[in-house]
Amino acid sequence: MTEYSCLIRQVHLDYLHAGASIIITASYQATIQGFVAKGLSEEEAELLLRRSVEIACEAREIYFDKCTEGSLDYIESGNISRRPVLVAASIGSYGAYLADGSEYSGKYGDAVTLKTLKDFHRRRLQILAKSGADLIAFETIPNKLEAKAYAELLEEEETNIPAWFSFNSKDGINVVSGDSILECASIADSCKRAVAVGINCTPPRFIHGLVLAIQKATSKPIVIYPNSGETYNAGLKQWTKSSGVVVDEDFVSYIGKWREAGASLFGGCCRTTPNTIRAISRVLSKCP
Ligand code: MET
Ligand SMILES: [Zn+2]
Repeated sequence: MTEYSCLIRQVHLDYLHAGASIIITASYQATIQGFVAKGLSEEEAELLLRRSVEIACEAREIYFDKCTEGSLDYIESGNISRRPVLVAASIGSYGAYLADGSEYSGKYGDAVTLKTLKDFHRRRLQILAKSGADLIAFETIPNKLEAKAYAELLEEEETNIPAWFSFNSKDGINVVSGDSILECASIADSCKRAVAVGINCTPPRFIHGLVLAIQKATSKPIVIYPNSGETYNAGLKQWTKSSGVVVDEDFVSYIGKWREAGASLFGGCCRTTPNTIRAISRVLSKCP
């Protein structure tokens, strides 16, 4: 366990050194139901969720300490200006727990209702909201029903930290289930605890149109963190190359366009690396 903590902390640190201002905890696919199915007790499962946030906070501390030591400002003046770093606690969709790739189809079947989704997500949200994280990242939301479940839970639980709602799409028009991005973004827009709305784990070529659509539904900040453009094969449990794959440099050429379209928070999802973030932060540091 300790060994894994070290590895995860190092990954967070790599992203911080690359210029990240928000780090997302390794809890996307970590669920109480999943851990219990593996033989852990509920207490152990809850501890692991809290630990995912602790690890990210530790990385932030280490990073700040290092910056302080090495900073010329600090040596000269004794105080330092450093960029703020936020820890976002990740909540993956019900499909991520099923681990059958259904976060990329959004088809949960008729048996899965609003109540099923709220019951499924409630306890993890309660724990992560009180874990010391700065915000909740609802990621890879594949359909309207799950967005509604999150919005209702945030209200019912009076969640004390804000959240972002991030959807995914495979056609640049709708979210993956076929639900309208406008309707999905409107759900997040009417949720007073939502501080940003956007898209993640979606090929870069689809992002521009989606940002324009989201803007019609909300004036909240738009968050964008696409994947590399590869496709996830749920049967093989592997990412496979497809025609739309982009390298870090291409990725970066998109940033200006997405920014012009109205997005203000940028990052990378599956199959991107700290190098992607390094390239993005270089572009952004040159922007007025
Ligand atoms: N933050 C999550 C992760 O990096 C998002 C996954 S999208 C399938 O695992
Ligand atoms: Zn992803």
